[in-house]
Amino acid sequence: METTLPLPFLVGVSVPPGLNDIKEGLSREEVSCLGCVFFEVKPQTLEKILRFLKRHNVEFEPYFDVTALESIDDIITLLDAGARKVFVKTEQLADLSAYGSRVAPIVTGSSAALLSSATESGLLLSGFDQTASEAAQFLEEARDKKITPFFIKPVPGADLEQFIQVAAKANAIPILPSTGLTTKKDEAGKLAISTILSSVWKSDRADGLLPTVVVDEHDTALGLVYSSAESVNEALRTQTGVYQSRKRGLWYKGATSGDTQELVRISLDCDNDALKFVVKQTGRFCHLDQSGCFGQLKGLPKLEQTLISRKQSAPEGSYTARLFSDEKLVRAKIMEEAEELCTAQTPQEIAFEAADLFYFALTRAVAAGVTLADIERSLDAKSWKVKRRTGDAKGKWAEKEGIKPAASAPAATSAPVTKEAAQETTPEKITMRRFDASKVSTEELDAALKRPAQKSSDAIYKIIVPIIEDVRKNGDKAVLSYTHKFEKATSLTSPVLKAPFPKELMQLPEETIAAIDVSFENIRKFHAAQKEEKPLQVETMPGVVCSRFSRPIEAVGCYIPGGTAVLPSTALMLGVPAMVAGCNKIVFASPPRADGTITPEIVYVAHKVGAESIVLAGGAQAVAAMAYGTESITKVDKILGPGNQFVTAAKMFVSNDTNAAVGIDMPAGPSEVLVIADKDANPAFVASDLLSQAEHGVDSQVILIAIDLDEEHLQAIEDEVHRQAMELPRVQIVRGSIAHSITVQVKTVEEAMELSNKYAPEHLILQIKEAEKAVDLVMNAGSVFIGAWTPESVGDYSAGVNHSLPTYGFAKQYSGVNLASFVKHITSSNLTAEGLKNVGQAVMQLAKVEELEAHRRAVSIRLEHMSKSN
Ligand SMILES: NC(=O)c1ccc[n+]([C@@H]2O[C@H](COP(=O)([O-])OP(=O)(O)OC[C@H]3O[C@@H](n4cnc5c(N)ncnc54)[C@H](O)[C@@H]3O)[C@@H](O)[C@H]2O)c1
Ligand SMILES: N[C@H](CO)Cc1c[nH]c[nH+]1
Ligand SMILES: [Zn+2]
Repeated sequence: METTLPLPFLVGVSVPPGLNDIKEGLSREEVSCLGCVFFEVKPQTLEKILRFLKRHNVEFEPYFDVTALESIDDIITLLDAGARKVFVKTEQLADLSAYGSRVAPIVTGSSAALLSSATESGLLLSGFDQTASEAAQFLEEARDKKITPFFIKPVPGADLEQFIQVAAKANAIPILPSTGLTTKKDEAGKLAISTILSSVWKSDRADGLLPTVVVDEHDTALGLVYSSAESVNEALRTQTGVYQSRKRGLWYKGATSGDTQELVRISLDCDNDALKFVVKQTGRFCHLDQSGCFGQLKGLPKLEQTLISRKQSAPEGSYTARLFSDEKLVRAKIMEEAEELCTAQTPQEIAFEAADLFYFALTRAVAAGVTLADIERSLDAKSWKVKRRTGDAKGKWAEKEGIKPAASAPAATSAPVTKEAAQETTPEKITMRRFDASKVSTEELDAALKRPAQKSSDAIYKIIVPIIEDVRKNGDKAVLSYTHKFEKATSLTSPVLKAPFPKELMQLPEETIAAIDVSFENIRKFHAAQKEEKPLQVETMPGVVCSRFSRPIEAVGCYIPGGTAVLPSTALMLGVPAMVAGCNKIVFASPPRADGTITPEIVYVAHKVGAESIVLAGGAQAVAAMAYGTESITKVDKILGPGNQFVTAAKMFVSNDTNAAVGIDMPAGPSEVLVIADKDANPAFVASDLLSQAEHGVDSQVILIAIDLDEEHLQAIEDEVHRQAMELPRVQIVRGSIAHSITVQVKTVEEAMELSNKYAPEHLILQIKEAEKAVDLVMNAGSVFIGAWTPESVGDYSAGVNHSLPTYGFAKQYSGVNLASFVKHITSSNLTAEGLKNVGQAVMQLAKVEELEAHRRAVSIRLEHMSKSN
């Protein structure tokens, strides 16, 4: 749902909203009259902001910069609470794509980087923290590239007047700090709101006045008046109806008649040539005996007016007086009318009964001091919710009507409305497209099985290479600056936390400690068992002994993602095998939270595996710091771990730089799963496995291969997918990933395995009869989960196998992380004189063929020596 801004700018309020505590700049009431307000949300202020939204959502249309929030769930909660728009980091966009234009990317920094990222994503773009000249350049370049610019926000201290002009030229919306604005006439160093408005409005009158429509809170027109910059100033300052009389100058409405107005909101129309004042009118607006210049109120506003006046003056003992004082009577009337509405048949009957119901409902509201405007605002606020209630009728009402809670009742959607509307509109079913392998061409099937596209590596490289170069040259200082920028952890002064880690940084609930300990032990056992007992030794010829032995990689860097979700389980999957392998230095890296701290679960795991440090950084800067080392960050020999496109590209880049001398594990991208199910498979289990990977991110893909399933069984699985998905908090992400996920129908296990091997999934789940037997047919997969009792999530956390696995089909050539990932193998040869005699001729002959005489002589010289001494 898109909003039209009431005014062509947003007011930014920098204090956490109480909101009485807007101490500097405009007052809360003044901001409220302007309609929209912009806040920066920090993890520490999130709770407070949610409380604020509960109380003031009706007063303000809130816009939020949420780039400091790590959790996508927190952002969704803000949307659900009524945020009109959230400005997010570009990498958070994918996970929030289901919320359409209510989610907008912002980018800070240079125009070039900013614009290339917008060109890539094809999105609207907002440039934040720019000077007026930077904004002008950005908007101009955007126009050249045919990118629609959106919001622009000045750096603190920028010239606001200049900024507004720049924005107006390009139809961008400036976000102006409240501290730089005033509603007073001349306040030194501040810009009057009326000046901003009069600079954008266009009057076609000789006197420059602007036609102003005055409406009540239900948008009923009361009359037409005129405004000047001065009258708007006065109206905002006093929060009353003040206009410009064409004959008598400033006109304070009601000053003589007593029919005053409280100003609720001002707005400009779509082409900036008319103003609208929303007011609470005392008495009447018109000089004639009618509420407004266009006549009397009608419909519900009229009923409300009548009820309010009756409440004030109904004679004691009258029916109306009884209605206002007897709650039981009103309740009974509401029930009675509701029942009659339900049994009404014809449109006329329904209109008649609905009117009765509205009458008693409004009586109940007026009796409680609730206005029609309050009810309308509540309706509007509901329309901004994103998490839908099930719409089921409650307890006794459901029982009365014999309604069972719908198994597939809607639980969440991007466009929920009222409870009633929720019952009416069923959200689109979350379902995977079906393909019958015997009926589609191989090309068609291959196309459907294609993983969602990734950004081109060129575009990503353009972003990460300058970061890597900067870290290489400027070390700690550069790392810190990127952490300040990307993680908004501006208070952080050191980019690394060295062991021993303070106890207070790993305070965790007992049950979390117990869960980590169980998982740690299972992962340790499984990886310890991968240790080679003793070196491999083979006597290839008599006297020729070849060996191979392993040694731990001295220093390893374990990257633990922390952008959209914090994954302490990844810390276990990398840290434990590194510890078992005996790596001397284990360095963790993970993006810190905005307050500069690392999630305590990760610190606890770092402590358990004996990590020497935690690099408090993410992305390309963390990878570069570990690859090259800095003043305080240890250089490592190998970097392992999954991450987003920036992390993966940075790993590839440093591993190609011979100066870095650093290895990497593999490309591990968005999670995926392929489930093979036959007639034995429980539909609920199959659906749960598909959804467990679908919830990772909208880039995830899940595939079901159904072996000889009839329509009823397929339908049961599809119903389960929808039903379970609708209950998930991350349902919107699931919607995104399921959109590019498919079911393929085949006839036999062999066919299923052939398809699976071709796809090479990260996770393969076998929910088929005699699943173990099918393992022999697995040629390409990251990790296999066998039988009905083995959900994939056991592998993600606690079974013991590793969850850092190749995705994107790389399971054809890469293994997942395992003990061998943390060691290198060294071979040795050991020959006796007899051995050299046995193999020497072959060596000399091949050296001769390659014309490498020194090689040949290294053997012949020894053989001659032997024959001389015999
Ligand atoms: N295959 C596996 O084994 C596996 C396991 C766990 C997670 N994953 C995947 O890892 C990924 C984690 O990604 P994430 O984003 O949550 O965390 P992340 O830690 O990988 O990335 C966050 C970092 O990206 C950098 N960044 C963000 N925007 C940037 C920009 N515009 N320019 C330059 N750098 C920028 C920042 O430095 C930030 O710290 C997900 O795709 C998840 O599915 C895969
Ligand atoms: N399934 C992911 C790897 O593809 C790992 C993970 C971490 N937490 C939950 N799951
Ligand atoms: Zn997972």
